[in-house]
Amino acid sequence: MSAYAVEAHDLSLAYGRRVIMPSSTFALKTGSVTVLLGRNGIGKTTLLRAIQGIVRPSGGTLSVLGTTPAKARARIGAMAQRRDIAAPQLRAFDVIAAAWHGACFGLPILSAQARDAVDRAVALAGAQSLVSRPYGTLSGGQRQRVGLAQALLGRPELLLLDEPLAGLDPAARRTVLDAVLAVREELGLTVLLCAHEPDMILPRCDHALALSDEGARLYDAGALTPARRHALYGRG
Ligand SMILES: Nc1ncnc2c1ncn2[C@@H]1O[C@H](COP(=O)(O)OP(=O)(O)OP(=O)(O)O)[C@@H](O)[C@H]1O
Repeated sequence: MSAYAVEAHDLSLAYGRRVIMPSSTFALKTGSVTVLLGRNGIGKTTLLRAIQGIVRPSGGTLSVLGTTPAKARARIGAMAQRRDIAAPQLRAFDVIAAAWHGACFGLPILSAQARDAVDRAVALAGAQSLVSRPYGTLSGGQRQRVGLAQALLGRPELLLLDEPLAGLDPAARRTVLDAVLAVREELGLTVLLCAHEPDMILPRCDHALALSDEGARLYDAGALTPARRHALYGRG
């Protein structure tokens, strides 16, 4: 196993000619939890997409789980920012299970092996009490748990969570964060999650990867004081 789950050397990201992230070098240790910070539109989601091999680097190199992002993809669990779905009448179990085949709403008849995998992911995410409910009736925090279960299908080695705490009240944020950290503990996986309100997360994670106009820079979580955060992206 590589010592680093993600290694970026002089990595730059762009959409066409528009530079999103200028040349940046950083590495995320295997098994660490890192919060990805930066103002709206700075490129957090773009970086998460690059790590999944969806956006190709415009320069430099990006190694994920010791290989290329595209080859690592099956070993990555990702939770996207939006949690609305086209068929809210589906049971939460079916929403999770649909991801097993990578199909959105194909609703395959599950093999025993797939059913076991879904049950394991649901237990890891602490979503057992939610699975028989229609997805559309779940609260924001409950949807995040379903999303987490979906991201945990197939036992990923790297978990990428885009704004998992957005729109949740403090109690729900704590519950979702507790679930993520419990999973990290149990599976020993590496976690990168982005957040706009890092106060609750920073004390509980190892590093902060701060994106600014100068690029990405990794800090020890404790070193990213409110004053430094303010200087970086205008937030305490
Ligand atoms: N497919 C795309 N093509 C062109 N530009 C894009 C594309 N996706 C995003 N962008 C632009 O790239 C920039 C970075 O977007 P990104 O979604 O990565 O930012 P973010 O930091 O995740 O933002 P937020 O905090 O608002 O979620 C934005 O200016 C956005 O408009």
